[in-house]
Amino acid sequence: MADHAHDQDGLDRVRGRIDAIDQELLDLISERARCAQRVAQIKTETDGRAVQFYRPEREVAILRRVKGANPGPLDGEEVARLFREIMSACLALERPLQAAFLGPEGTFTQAAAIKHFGHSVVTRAMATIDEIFREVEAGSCDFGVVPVENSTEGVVSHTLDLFMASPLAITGEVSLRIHHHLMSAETELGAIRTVYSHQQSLAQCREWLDRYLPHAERVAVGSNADAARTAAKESGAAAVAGYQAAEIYGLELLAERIEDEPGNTTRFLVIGKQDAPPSGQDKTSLLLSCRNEAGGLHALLMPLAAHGISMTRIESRPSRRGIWDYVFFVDIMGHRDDLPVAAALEHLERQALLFKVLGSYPVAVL
Ligand SMILES: O=C(O)C(=O)C[C@]1(C(=O)O)C=C[C@@H](O)C=C1
Repeated sequence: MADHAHDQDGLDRVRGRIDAIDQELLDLISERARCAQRVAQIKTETDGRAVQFYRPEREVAILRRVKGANPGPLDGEEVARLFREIMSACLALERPLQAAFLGPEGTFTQAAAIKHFGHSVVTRAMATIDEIFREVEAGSCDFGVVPVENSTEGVVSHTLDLFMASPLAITGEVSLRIHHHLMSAETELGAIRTVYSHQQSLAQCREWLDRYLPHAERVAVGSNADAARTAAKESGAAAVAGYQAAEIYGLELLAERIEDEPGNTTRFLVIGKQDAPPSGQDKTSLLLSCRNEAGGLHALLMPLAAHGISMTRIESRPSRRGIWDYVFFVDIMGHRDDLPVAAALEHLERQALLFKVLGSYPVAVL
């Protein structure tokens, strides 16, 4: 009894300390928010109508600094996530950002948008990737988020094709760990007769489905969120989708993390009217094409090697325009304004049949 009272004393003291710290945090966060309001005022006075409230290079600088200065015990990623949300709220006070994503509500693309901009961003669901491009081009949304690699929702190649014709630039990248869950309005695995999901997600969970639901029919639909929406209305149905979809459509998680490969990641790009200023740690995406002859690609990429630029990705797409046989979607390290990159790009431009800089943007912090 005496021991218990002693513990209670200790607990009350620590909780008292936590309350005092929370008050200090609240005061500091409020002061920070007032600073953001002053920043907005200064920007409006100096830039007038061309004012850019969102500054990606500044945001990554802040996130990199707090991660570097983090004394622990919280993990660097956790600390960066907290600051991501504080900045998101501060920016919304200057002006709320609107980001178009591949809908419906609850897709991984929406989760990517929120991971990149924080929860204060206003996300707007679009039915197709084309619509995302159009909405941003028209200025109805500030940014768009589109899947590009190992996608579970969008057709990656379609995103690349749209870049060929679009004046939009890449202003950021987002990597998202993809976890698939089995969700349903049913409460028992035994009641499941149909499993809906995007075809890629079904493929990514094949071993699990073979083992635990060998007799359920698998039906491929347009997106994982569509699958969840359908499963919510149909008895005996389940969906394979992300956590957000279960929340939005009010489904029960019957099994979590059912993907065969743990560590499954999808990469998304943020598109806008202009790319980002240098942040010190950037990537640049290019569209290139060369003559379809022996050694053509080797010659095309020579300028990168010659200027010591490292390439992080190359993807080839058959050109549908008939002018080029193949186009290459290439990512390199560095910003187009960095001297060695600028020199390599000048060289590349002379060499390539098609040469388009899709944008330079900060390497993702989160
Ligand atoms: O520094 C700025 O330009 C701000 O607007 C402030 C702030 C922040 O909260 O730190 C908010 C939004 C910008 O995207 C970058 C940073």
